[in-house]
Amino acid sequence: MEKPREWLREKSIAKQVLKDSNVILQVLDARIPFETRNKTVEQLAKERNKKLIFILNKSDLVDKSFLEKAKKELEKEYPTIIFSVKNNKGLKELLSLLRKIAKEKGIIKVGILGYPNVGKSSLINSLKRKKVATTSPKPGMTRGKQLIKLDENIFLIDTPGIITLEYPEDLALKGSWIPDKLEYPVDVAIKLLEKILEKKPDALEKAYKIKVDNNPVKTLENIGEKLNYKISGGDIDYDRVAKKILWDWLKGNLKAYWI
Ligand SMILES: Nc1nc2c(ncn2[C@@H]2O[C@H](COP(=O)(O)OP(=O)(O)OP(=O)(O)O)[C@@H](O)[C@H]2O)c(=O)[nH]1
Repeated sequence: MEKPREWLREKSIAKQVLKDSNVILQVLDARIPFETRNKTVEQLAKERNKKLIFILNKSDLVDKSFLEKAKKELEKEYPTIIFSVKNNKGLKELLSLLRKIAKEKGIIKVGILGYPNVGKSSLINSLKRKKVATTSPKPGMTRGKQLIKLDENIFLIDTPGIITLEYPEDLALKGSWIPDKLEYPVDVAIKLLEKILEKKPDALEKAYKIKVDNNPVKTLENIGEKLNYKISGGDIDYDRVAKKILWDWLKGNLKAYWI
């Protein structure tokens, strides 16, 4: 399968953000924190001596006990902040951590990286709303880049770095690829259902008011029946059901999560 040209562009933006920042906020989807980590980013940050912080965003979609467990695991490696742009959670904690780092490091430039749809732009916007200083950056710091001054010593790179160098099928499982653009949405939906059936089947019961079946294909059919997604002749419209499930995953309507 050929990788779209836009991926290469995104890759270069992510690289640029990585290069320009000395503090990196890696935004993770709190539902699947370990699957939305990117080891390459972490490796590069380490090699270049950059501070990395995990932002466990969309925490409103998961249980508190799960969040604590995930945070504990993640913090073995990097500082982790439980965040929700939607519920306005974590911002104060993040700003105070950034101030602490700035105290040690002097001026810091904060870059935001993460898979598509994890909430990078939303995070940038909420940081911008909190900014305590004017937008004009210090001379010599801009060089044409968009930097937002958040505090005396804290600058935010206004463009997020998007991690896309994976196949659409894998990205869709992370809620990071438009389901309508998948070649075989049914295969991907079945894979996702397999995972949810293993980890948190009641999320399917809640979202679709169905009885779950251990068999993912049967579960997909049950969802199709419930939604009445049929083709002429009365058969299940597998493609349509698969896309609906993947959209619900992407939008956070399916509240399954796992480590
Ligand atoms: N439930 C929930 N949804 C959120 C949260 N933060 C962002 N979202 C939603 O997630 C979707 C993606 O948010 P964006 O900020 O556009 O994500 P992004 O990472 O910049 O996405 P790309 O531009 O595709 O790379 C939007 O529908 C947001 O409303 C959150 O804390 N909780």
